Amino acid sequence: MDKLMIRGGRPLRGTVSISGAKNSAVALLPAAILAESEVVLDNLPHLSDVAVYADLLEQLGAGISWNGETMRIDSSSLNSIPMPNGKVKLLRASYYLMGALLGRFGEATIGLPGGCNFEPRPIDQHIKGFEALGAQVSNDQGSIRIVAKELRGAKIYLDVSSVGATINIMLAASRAKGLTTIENAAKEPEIIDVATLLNAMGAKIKGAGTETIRIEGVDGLHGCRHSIIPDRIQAGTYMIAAAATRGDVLIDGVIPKHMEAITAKLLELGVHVEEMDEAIRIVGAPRYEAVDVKALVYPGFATDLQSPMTSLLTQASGVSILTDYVYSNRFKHVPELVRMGANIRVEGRSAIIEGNQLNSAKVKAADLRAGAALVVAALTVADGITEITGVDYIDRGYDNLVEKLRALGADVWREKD
Ligand SMILES: CC(=O)N[C@H]1[C@@H](OP(=O)(O)OP(=O)(O)OC[C@H]2O[C@@H](n3ccc(=O)[nH]c3=O)[C@H](O)[C@@H]2O)O[C@H](CO)[C@@H](O)[C@@H]1O
Ligand SMILES: C=C(OP(=O)(O)O)C(=O)O
Repeated sequence: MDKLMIRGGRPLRGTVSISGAKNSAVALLPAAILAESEVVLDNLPHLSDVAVYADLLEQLGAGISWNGETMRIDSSSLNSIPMPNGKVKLLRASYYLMGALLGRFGEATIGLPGGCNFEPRPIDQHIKGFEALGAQVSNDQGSIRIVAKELRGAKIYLDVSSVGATINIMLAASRAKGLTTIENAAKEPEIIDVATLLNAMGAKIKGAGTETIRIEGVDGLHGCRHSIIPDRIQAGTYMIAAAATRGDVLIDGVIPKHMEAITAKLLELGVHVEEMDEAIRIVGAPRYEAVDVKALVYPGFATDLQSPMTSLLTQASGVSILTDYVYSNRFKHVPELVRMGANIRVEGRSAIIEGNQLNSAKVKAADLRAGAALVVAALTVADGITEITGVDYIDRGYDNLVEKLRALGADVWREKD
């Protein structure tokens, strides 16, 4: 397994191109199997999660061809074979196979999902949605079996506005009889991306991106071509890294509207942020003032940027309080940052961060964004080399990380652990 070696202390400078969104890609791939003819996805990121998903679809009988950023998915000979174990355990988004296979075949058997394991991540709202649509759901030794004679539209109120549950219900309800309404739906841009693909496949979905989504079921779905939205979390991470190293970076190929919460926080810290049509320029400042951050559902500050933001806040003068209202205990990066000399303590669902200079250390990424936090922190440290293990987590969400950072002037490389 590789480790990441970083000799920091260099301001990042130049342009970085943002890839397609991981959290869209891993929902669009299963959405594509609802079509009985070929779906072409453009702007697909080269990530381990995407490769795993492509394997899962092949196991189900889909024809996959992946060329550059384009994948063609032919699901004309697909079967709903049970997938209790194996690669479904490698990623969180394998739960979308439940909604997609239920919509296409009226049945699915899928093992409980894997993914980043920062705390228990229940799927009760997904199951509530499937049951409301008329499915019977049982749990057999960690495998969820879902069967429906006929899916019927229903009114579903989500107790928490879950991204995964909203998308999973949209997938199944696209093939239900009649109208499904999701209330308290999640509003993340990835949900709009999935609805856009499904509508291009012939679905009738209205209201995606608002808290009420209406899905009029249709008898069949067909192929189409769709380009994936830019990854707002990858973009936000480079914005944070540029600010933390007091660099000057053009983050290219983004939707600035998706970046409003992080943009506002960086401005509050004292970072210079310039918005263009499809790019954002970040120019760091010599001194930042502590700020408080609340991670919330979209359009609030993204929980997925909470960990890298913690690293940036170590570079601000004074005490910052970062509270995660989405996940109560997503702080696996904190003990590792403390090993790098950070002055952080966790109280309840908040991290209290007192700014100071960090030092190099041997640290371990315990999940994807915890890894991103360590990369940002390491880039600020001029003395010595920071060694980061657990790089396979980071590879789930950041394509060509070493190449992209090197192009910005960072001294970073991979070594065999
Ligand atoms: C593949 C993917 O897109 N992953 C993202 C998705 O995860 P994911 O879709 O799993 O996250 P959710 O939006 O579902 O979770 C939000 C909150 O709701 C709770 N919850 C969720 C479902 C449920 O049935 N019951 C329940 O209690 C969760 O524990 C969490 O506290 O959104 C998260 C929140 O923006 C992001 O951190 C993840 O990067
Ligand atoms: C938590 C994340 O991913 P997943 O839900 O796939 O584990 C993430 O992208 O930060």
